[in-house]
Amino acid sequence: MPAEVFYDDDADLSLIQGRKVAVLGYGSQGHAHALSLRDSGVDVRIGLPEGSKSRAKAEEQGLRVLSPAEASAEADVIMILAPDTVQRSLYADHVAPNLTAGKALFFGHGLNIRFGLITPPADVDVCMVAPKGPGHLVRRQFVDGKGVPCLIAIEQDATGNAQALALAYAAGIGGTRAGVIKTTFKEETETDLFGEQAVLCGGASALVQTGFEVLTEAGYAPEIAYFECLHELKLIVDLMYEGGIARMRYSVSDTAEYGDYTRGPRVIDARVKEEMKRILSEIQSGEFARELIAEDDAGRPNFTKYREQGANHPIEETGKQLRSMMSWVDRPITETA
Ligand SMILES: NC(=O)C1=CN([C@@H]2O[C@H](COP(=O)(O)OP(=O)(O)OC[C@H]3O[C@@H](n4cnc5c(N)ncnc54)[C@H](OP(=O)(O)O)[C@@H]3O)[C@@H](O)[C@H]2O)C=CC1
Ligand SMILES: CC[C@](O)(C(C)=O)C(=O)O
Ligand SMILES: [Mg+2]
Ligand SMILES: [Mg+2]
Repeated sequence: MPAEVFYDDDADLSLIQGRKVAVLGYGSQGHAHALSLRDSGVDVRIGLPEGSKSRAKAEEQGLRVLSPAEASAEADVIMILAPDTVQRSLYADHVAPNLTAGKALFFGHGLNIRFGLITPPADVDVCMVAPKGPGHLVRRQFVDGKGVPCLIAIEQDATGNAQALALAYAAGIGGTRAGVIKTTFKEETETDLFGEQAVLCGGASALVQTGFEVLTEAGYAPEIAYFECLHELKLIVDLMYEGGIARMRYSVSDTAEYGDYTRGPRVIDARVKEEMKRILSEIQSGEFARELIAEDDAGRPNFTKYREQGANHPIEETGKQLRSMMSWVDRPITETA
């Protein structure tokens, strides 16, 4: 059954304009939501701990910054946009004591609700508004009068008004300009984790690094290997993004297209598909979430090691040198506010 999709005409912005919104966190998503809601006429305050690096940025951009507990007490819509691993303690220590009946608790990703790390009381609305793009793009599109498609989900509808409120929030960040798709916390969380682990982040990074290693270990120049396995990936993905895999295959040479059909399935073979299914099972059973939280509780010993190993992979040094020759590529993410 196709998903329900909502646009501007389905949303009543005044519902969120009439509420006090707290955005907890001011990173990639937090800054985009807060600034766009403010520009949509919503009464927004930011909740950040004392000593947070993000405090100065939010204040410079004209927003009122309070502690997470103060912001949660003032607001009747509380959007949690702190890192997923921080959310359960942020909720327990600062949000829960201020979450009175009739308020609404919002998320940008469903992990903490789906895996029972946060259990809100039954008398509050629990909603998700999750843009399908990084926060900086969400903000840039809003400023340009456009929007990034969003997902909405309702876990609890205590007031009978949760979906209308979530749609109003999505409208406030530009989502209904592009289209808002209805999902559930379960579907969003499980598919988001699977996508980032097996395909977008984990799968793609391992594919690129392994291709680079095969070429350099065979004696080819790292610069050439970098161009072939990483740099040109963007050009290929851009074609897929614009018109699907078919558009990409239409644009590349017949030689590349024939190699794609005959060699690709040898790389991503039945064994890889079985491994992807195991990864999905670990997500669905909660095994991945338990591992992530245990790793965080232990001070991230493995996470830190993996980060260092990734940063020291030879492809990074080669890339740094090559990108310095391409003035248009190596630029920092700029704030669009
Ligand atoms: N990044 C993305 O594009 C997407 C993210 N999401 C979801 O959005 C949520 C936020 O992710 P993202 O924007 O990437 O996060 P970031 O890591 O970019 O930003 C986190 C923000 O939370 C602040 N913070 C840290 N600890 C606390 C705390 N205890 N209380 C309040 N604020 C705190 C950080 O402040 P400081 O500067 O001090 O560290 C920072 O401002 C997550 O649930 C994520 O899954 C969903 C879709 C896409
Ligand atoms: C793909 C990574 C992501 O799921 C996202 C930007 O959508 C994330 O968790 O950052
Ligand atoms: Mg995602
Ligand atoms: Mg994600």
